[in-house]
Amino acid sequence: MTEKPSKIRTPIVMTIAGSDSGGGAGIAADLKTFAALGVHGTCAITSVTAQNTTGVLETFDLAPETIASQIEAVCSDMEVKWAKTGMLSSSEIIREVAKEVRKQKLFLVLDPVMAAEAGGDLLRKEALSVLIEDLLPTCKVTTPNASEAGALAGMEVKTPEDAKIAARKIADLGAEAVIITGGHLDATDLIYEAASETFTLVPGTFVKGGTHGSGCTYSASLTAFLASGESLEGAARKAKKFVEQAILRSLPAGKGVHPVNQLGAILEEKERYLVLRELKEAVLILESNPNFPDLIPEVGCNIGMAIPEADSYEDVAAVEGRIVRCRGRAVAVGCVDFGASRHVARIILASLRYNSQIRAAINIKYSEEALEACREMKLGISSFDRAEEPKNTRTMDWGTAEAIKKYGGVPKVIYDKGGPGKEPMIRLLGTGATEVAELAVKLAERIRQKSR
Ligand SMILES: Cc1ncc(COP(=O)(O)OP(=O)(O)O)c(N)n1
Ligand SMILES: Cc1nc(C(=O)O)sc1CCOP(=O)(O)O
Repeated sequence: MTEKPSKIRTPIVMTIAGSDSGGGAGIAADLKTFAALGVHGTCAITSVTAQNTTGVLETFDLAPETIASQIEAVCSDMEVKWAKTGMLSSSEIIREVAKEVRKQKLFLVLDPVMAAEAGGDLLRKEALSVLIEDLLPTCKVTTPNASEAGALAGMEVKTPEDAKIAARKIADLGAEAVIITGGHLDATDLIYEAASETFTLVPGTFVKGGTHGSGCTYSASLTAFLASGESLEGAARKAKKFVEQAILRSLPAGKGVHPVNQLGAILEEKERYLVLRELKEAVLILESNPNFPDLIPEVGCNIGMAIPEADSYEDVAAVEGRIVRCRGRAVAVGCVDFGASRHVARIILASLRYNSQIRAAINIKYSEEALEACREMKLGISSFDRAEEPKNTRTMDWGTAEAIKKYGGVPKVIYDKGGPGKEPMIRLLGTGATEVAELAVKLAERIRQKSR
């Protein structure tokens, strides 16, 4: 029997919060966030809400002892350091949770949930003072939005200046740090750290999309990043980006405020990682081939690959400084990175408009022999003529589209015979960077063989 390899310890975190039957906020949002960010999530349910995207219909609180029992069951078995709270609807629940936080010595992120965005109170009016007196002093950081900050600080928070005053007041009530999230102000989050009396701004952008569960997702992701060893500022920056992505990819579920999409938020990062990994492999294929240097044009060669649904240079990775010929070898001048190409990136972006599967391209030196080899290999070929290019267009956008239209689809090969001051060029297109690199290498070998 083979032994399971020992793994680096995955942080174990806990959410002490209510459930949302619509799956958008509360425990559901927290556990999805933990899973997306690679920490192990545990939970203690405080209340069950009958809720959907249009609001909270009913709430059923669990007995404080039942909540304590869940926390104790987890903490007696697993090493939980960081926890977060969400919906704690009554004074009794808050007191019990505060007792457990102290007993289990939890590092607490306190999300002072007061109401659902779509409608429905989640904190009884009389419980606010208990939250402030009993729980706030136990927390490492609290994450109110502007209106929650106003309620905690006993003032209106309408401007960034108000937010600064409120943050100090909340810290004076016992929180070690306060992050006032800016979703309701100017998209900038404000961090106040009591020990150093410092303010830090975390700018963001308003993104369009459903926001149901965004507050829970922010505090849960902050907890996950802190548990993974990030500093408060680092965790706050990452949590903000994560929530922006989750809103951007929110799901069209329900008739009200659509829920954020935590798994969608990490999808793009994963795609970017996969693209860089494949591109590095492709560059190695090119650099290690003895025949490929023959195909490097005067201007150098670049190979690019895009993430799915790419729509800008920043979505296409390529080689910084291109691949050049040096002492008879192909050498990548720099590393692979997003935004490193203009020409090859434009070829890919133009092709993507016609076929979303074609995400990679490479430019190689034009020669009659190379074109002949493409024909022999039965590759689909098309071309454009720079002399026909209309004014005020970009050659790569126009030329690629022109060749695709002429061919009736995206061909494997697009060439042009150059123009004044413009080197003729062949481009190979394909689904991935290794595919086009292997094709380039095969062509180079074939041309070399024929010239012998
Ligand atoms: C059970 C439960 N807990 C918390 C909330 C509030 O969630 P939040 O992330 O602030 O999102 P909105 O509800 O404001 O969209 C909730 N609704 N239900
Ligand atoms: C200069 C040039 N022209 C090309 C063409 O296909 O016409 S490819 C190329 C070199 C690659 O450029 P980049 O690093 O911007 O992708």
